[in-house]
Amino acid sequence: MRKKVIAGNWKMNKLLGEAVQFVEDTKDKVASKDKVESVVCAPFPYLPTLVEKTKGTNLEIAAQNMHFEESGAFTGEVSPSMLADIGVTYVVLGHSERRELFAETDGTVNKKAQAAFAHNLTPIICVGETLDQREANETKSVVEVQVKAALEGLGEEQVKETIIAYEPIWAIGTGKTATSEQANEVCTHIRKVVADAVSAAAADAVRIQYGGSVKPANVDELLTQSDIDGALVGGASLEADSFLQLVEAGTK
Ligand SMILES: O=C(CO)COP(=O)(O)O
Repeated sequence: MRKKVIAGNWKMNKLLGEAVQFVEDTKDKVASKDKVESVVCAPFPYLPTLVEKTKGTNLEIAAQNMHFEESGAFTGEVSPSMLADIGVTYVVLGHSERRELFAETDGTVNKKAQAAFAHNLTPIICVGETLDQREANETKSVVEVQVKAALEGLGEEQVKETIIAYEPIWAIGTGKTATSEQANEVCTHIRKVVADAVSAAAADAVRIQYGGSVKPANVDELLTQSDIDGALVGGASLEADSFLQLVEAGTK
């Protein structure tokens, strides 16, 4: 059975004191790593402090983005080696907000995925369709293109370690969750895409999260679906209690 991954994506929220308070309130309460992976995706300035505070605990700290280059004239960017150097273990790549607002493309997501593995960072690669694309019945073809492009050139073992987050854009921050059947249907399709593009073994191992208005009230139903292996959660991950409930759901 695939171990569930519950990741809270704080996006551009919290000040340092609030971020520290959150990890103090959760780090000793999240279930053990052999039951569920618990991840907090925090803004860059807080990463060193949060990594330090969570050392030896079951709470992992992720970045929300990175550049694919090692170093150089890229003002304002953060490199994979910088993240690895301070002890970050996961990185979110290709979130729809980065694709929409910051010109992230399938090509840059792929370069970043390769760079993540070169630095032992586990990528959480986001894919998902817009409302227009869903209404035009293009959901499966859109995510198929995104998934294939993101994984291109990765080895089978790397794909097995990858986390894919299916986040329908129309369900992000809107309170509109995809029904668990709708979410699972796309996650099943993603697994088939991985099987065809890489191997059956890779498809069996890759973890696929759902994201988009996940909260304690709907997480159980989503996580019982056959192809949903976790959740990438925005709003409902900002409060410690709510995050802990989501993590708990991941242990079942
Ligand atoms: O974008 C998301 C997580 O990356 C989802 O955000 P919400 O849970 O706030 O809808």
